[in-house]
Amino acid sequence: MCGIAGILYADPNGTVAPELLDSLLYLQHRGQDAAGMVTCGPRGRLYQCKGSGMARDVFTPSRVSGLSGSMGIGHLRYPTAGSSANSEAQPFYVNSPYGIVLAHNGNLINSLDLIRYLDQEVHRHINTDSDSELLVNVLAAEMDKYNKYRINAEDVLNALAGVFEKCVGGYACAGMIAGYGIIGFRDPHGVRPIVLGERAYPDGTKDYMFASESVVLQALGFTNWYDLKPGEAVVIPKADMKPISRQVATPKSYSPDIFEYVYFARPDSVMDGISVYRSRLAMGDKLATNIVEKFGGLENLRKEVDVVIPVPDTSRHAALHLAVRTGLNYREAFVKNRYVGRTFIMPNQKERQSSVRRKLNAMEAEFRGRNVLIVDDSIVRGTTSKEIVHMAREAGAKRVYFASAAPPIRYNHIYGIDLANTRELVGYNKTEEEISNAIHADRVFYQTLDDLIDACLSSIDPSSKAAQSMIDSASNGNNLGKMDFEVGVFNGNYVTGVEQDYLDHLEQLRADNAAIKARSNALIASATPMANGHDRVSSPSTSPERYKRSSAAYGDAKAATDIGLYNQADY
Ligand SMILES: O=P(O)(O)OC[C@H]1O[C@H](OP(=O)(O)OP(=O)(O)O)[C@H](O)[C@@H]1O
Ligand SMILES: NC(=O)CC[C@H](N)C(=O)O
Ligand SMILES: [Mg+2]
Repeated sequence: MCGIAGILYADPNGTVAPELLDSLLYLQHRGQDAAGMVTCGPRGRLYQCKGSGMARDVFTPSRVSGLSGSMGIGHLRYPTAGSSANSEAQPFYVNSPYGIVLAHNGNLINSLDLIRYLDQEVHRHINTDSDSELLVNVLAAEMDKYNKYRINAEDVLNALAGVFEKCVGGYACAGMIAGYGIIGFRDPHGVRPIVLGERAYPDGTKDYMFASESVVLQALGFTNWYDLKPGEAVVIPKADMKPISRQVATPKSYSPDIFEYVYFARPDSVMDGISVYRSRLAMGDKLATNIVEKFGGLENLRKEVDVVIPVPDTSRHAALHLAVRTGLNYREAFVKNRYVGRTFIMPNQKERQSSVRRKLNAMEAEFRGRNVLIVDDSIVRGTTSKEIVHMAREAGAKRVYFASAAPPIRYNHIYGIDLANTRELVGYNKTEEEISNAIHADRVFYQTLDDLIDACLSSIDPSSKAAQSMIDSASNGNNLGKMDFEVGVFNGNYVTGVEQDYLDHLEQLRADNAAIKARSNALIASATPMANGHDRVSSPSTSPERYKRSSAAYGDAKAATDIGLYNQADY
């Protein structure tokens, strides 16, 4: 999962970088591995800063002050197809034709074909394993076809139609063409999210912004925002500031990724007309009904369970509603260290495991002698749940039940939420009882897929633009008339279908990356000096991971700033 943003100011003398940074801070939960921004200044000159780490580490004030220009795009990365190497931090830039920059959230599942096409047919050099580099090169190759000195909106939209024909998978992108303007587009199934909003001034001029989540637009004062439809592309030239929207591909379905509602998105975002917060409350409701049934009625449940405890952060809303519905006590008995990020999207297992303990601490008084029902939004590898169950028992819990607001995850995620290799999933090939044994719980309870879908559907705001366009589309009989959701992680049925070749390729890439990572960690550990009077592990400034991250962020970001070209066009 990644976060993307793109801003174009009405004022050509404005400086977009500080607000772009703000937008990335609002989206930080979508990717912690790398962050990047590219802005475009006078004469179409591009300025770039990107590197490994969180936005606040990569974008120091002095680096941001070097990013000139009134338009720009930004990205937060959580790697999927490639590795977490600095070279794969986004946005990606290609100088020919025109100077194109792209920030991509999602994953292309026909990357093997694209690599072949780019190499053999259009002779473009690909320098990383990132599918996003493929995407920007396909776009460049499509634009090249017009062989024009200067491009216009029509050409860009036609080129995007070509991209949609060639690229298969989930993608939501914000892009920029040097000196020309910004673009946004969304895959034909609408798997990945992207919204566009405007900010009007009294003189009638407007700023425009694309972002992964509505919370960014709302927080930064943009209004009239709407979710791009599946297959839609929007081009906003800076010369006339008039967005041109087109359905560049026939929508194939309306299938937002349901995992956005379960875990990824911020609760205060509204995606495709669905309030993420409301959907999580509804998940708690449905889960409550399901658990009451499994205990043979409310009375039995209340006799058997003393307290409902959420696993902070994401599950809190679902857990709270589950408690409200069942009348059970609700206790925030795990306290979260606010300085530790999301553990699931950390790049390696060792880091994830130690982070759970660092992040959550159990308050003994709330566990001792009690039967507890711990609620999480999802169980993926089982890293969190296993650790949490241990912690609950160490704190004196009698029985530990574990409930998940999502159904068992048994399949790969192939559209940009790199859950894990299938075999690493704790639910892979296991019954619920076996999963319960694997995480050492007394029993696990899972949401059903139908209930999860209902929870999301029942949270659609009928007055939202997404709901309105569904109503209009239903009467036209096209594919946007109803929402389906992408639910492949739960049942193995992916909206685009997927070739086994690609799944094998994905598993191989992950294995290679794990091996590279292990080797580089070993090298870094052996090269890290001991700090005076401090143990290496406990001293933050010399811990191997810290050393690697900070040096990588510094080196990459510093070297990369300012990729401008003097001969670039300014339209
Ligand atoms: O089974 P696992 O592989 O451990 O993954 C599942 C856990 O990971 C996520 O938490 P995370 O700490 O990433 O983020 P949060 O603070 O938003 O809950 C999710 O909310 C679950 O708690
Ligand atoms: N999580 C994402 O959306 C990642 C985007 C892209 N596939 C990458 O690996 O960089
Ligand atoms: Mg969690």
